[in-house]
Formats: sequence, structure tokens, C-alpha cells
Amino acid sequence: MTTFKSTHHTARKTIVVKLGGSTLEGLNEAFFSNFKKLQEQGYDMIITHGGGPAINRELEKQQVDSHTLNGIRVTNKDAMEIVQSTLIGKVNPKLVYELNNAGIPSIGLNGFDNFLLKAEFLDEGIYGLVGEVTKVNTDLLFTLIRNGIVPVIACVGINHEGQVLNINGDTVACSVALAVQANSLLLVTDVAGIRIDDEFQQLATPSQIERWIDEEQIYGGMIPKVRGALNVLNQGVPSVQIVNEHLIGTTIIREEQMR
Ligand SMILES: Nc1ncnc2c1ncn2[C@@H]1O[C@H](COP(=O)(O)OP(=O)(O)O)[C@@H](O)[C@H]1O
Ligand SMILES: CC(=O)N[C@@H](CCC(=O)OP(=O)(O)O)C(=O)O
Repeated sequence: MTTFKSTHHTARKTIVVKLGGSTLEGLNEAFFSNFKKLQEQGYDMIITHGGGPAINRELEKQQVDSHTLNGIRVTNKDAMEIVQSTLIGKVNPKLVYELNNAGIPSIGLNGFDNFLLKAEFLDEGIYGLVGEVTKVNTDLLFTLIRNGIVPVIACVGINHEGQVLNINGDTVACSVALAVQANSLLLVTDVAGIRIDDEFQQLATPSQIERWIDEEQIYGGMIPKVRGALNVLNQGVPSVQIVNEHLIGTTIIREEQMR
């Protein structure tokens, strides 16, 4: 299977695009046309998505309390049911519809499908039913993209006992990007990248990011993004960006690329 993987990657280029829940409510024409342009340039595309705002609405409706810690949702059994039904039942099919409707052949998936996202507890004592990805079924993804179908992955994983786990959308995007050895990872969100002192940064290095987290200039949902981005960059994904729907934002670069 490794041969298959390397063959794939000598011939093809892959981009993993993560769509944050904050963008999913109203993806615009520009996004779909940018996406198609990348496909026309020969990139195989994989989409992963979150759905934080939709989950929050449903939790509130059903009066289930939940809170986040460093941008990660502490997830009990009741919250898990809502996360699962919202992401897999609502957010994923809506996005898949919009993509297909825009002429982008796509198929909806989650961690259960052909064991796409195997996961284990991140830290059950702290976060409850939250997972970190241990294995991605890359063969399934390569089979789809080789056939021109965009996999659209909801961030729900399954552990070795079949337990469903909630995984942060940015974490899934990073794990998938690493597993397929993507050429580029785009974390699409509702802001044009990292904003510091009211200015969006075009470039950001690991040391700057660590400092901004310490100074609490980067907080909440931006934390899993930048931590994931640094991890992916360190492990060899050449291009990692946090962008808005127009694909404008911050490129995360290595220290030595700054000067
Ligand atoms: N330094 C920062 N620059 C930009 N946004 C930040 C920063 N720190 C925290 N944020 C927050 O992070 C949010 C994006 O994270 P999140 O809401 O989880 O988005 P998504 O649903 O796309 O994953 C922004 O809307 C903003 O409120
Ligand atoms: C463990 C964890 O934090 N899971 C996230 C999954 C959805 C997500 O990440 O949505 P965004 O991409 O919109 O932030 C949650 O429950 O909100």
C-alpha cells in the first residue's frame, strides 16, 4: 500500500481544505469558483469541516450545557449525541449538497465510514468523549480523489471499541493533511487569518505564534488552528494557511523563511 501512496504523490498534488463552522452558514460564489480553479489547476481536493455554531445552537435548544477549553469542546454523553447528529445528520449533507449543486462532485463521510478516522481519547478526564486521530484510511481517500470525487469529512471519529468521539475540526484537517502528505492545507475560517493589534498578519512564524498565544492575542477557536498548523508545517506539509472564503489570510512559515 505504501507503493500506491508514493505513486499517487509523485503524480498528483493534493490540497486539504478545512471549512470552519463559522463559514458554513453562507459559503459564497467566490469560494466555489476558487475551489474549481484549484481543481482545474490539477489539484485533488479533500474537504474536512467543523460545525461549532450549529452544534452550539442545538445544545442550547436541547438545554445541554457545554464549554470549551483552549478551543476544544468538553464533551459528555449528551453533548456527544448532539455533536454526532448535527455534524453527520445536518451540517455534512448540507455542505455536500452545496458542493454538488455547484458542479463539484462530492461525497459525505465521517470517521465511521470504512474506519476513515480511527481515534482514541485525547484525555478523558479533562475533555470527556473527545478524540485525537490515530489513523486515517488514506486508501479510501485516494480511491475517491483518483476518481474525481471530493471527500467531505465530518470531524467525528471512532475508537477501537466502536465508541464515537468528538474531534476538533482543525485537528481532523491536520491529521488528514499529514496522512495524505498534502501539498497544502487551507484552514478556512470567518476571518482573514491571524489578527494582532487590529492587523491581519500575512505571515507568521512558530515563535511569533507561541508569543501571541502567551499574550492571549490568539485565543479560543484560533488556538487549535495555529497549533495544528505548526504541527503540520513541522511534519513536512509545505504550505499551511489560515484564510477566509476568498482564500486571503495568514501563511504560516518556518522561522528561517522570515528573513
Ligand atoms: N488573533 C486572532 N486572530 C483572528 N481571530 C482570532 C484570534 N484569536 C482568536 N480568534 C477567534 O477565532 C475565531 C475563529 O475560530 P472559530 O470560531 O473556531 O472558527 P471556525 O469555526 O472557522 O473553526 C475568530 O472568529 C476569532 O473570534
Ligand atoms: C472536540 C471539539 O472541539 N469538537 C468540535 C467539532 C466541531 C468543530 O471543530 O467546529 P469548528 O470547526 O466550527 O470550530 C465541537 O464540538 O465544536
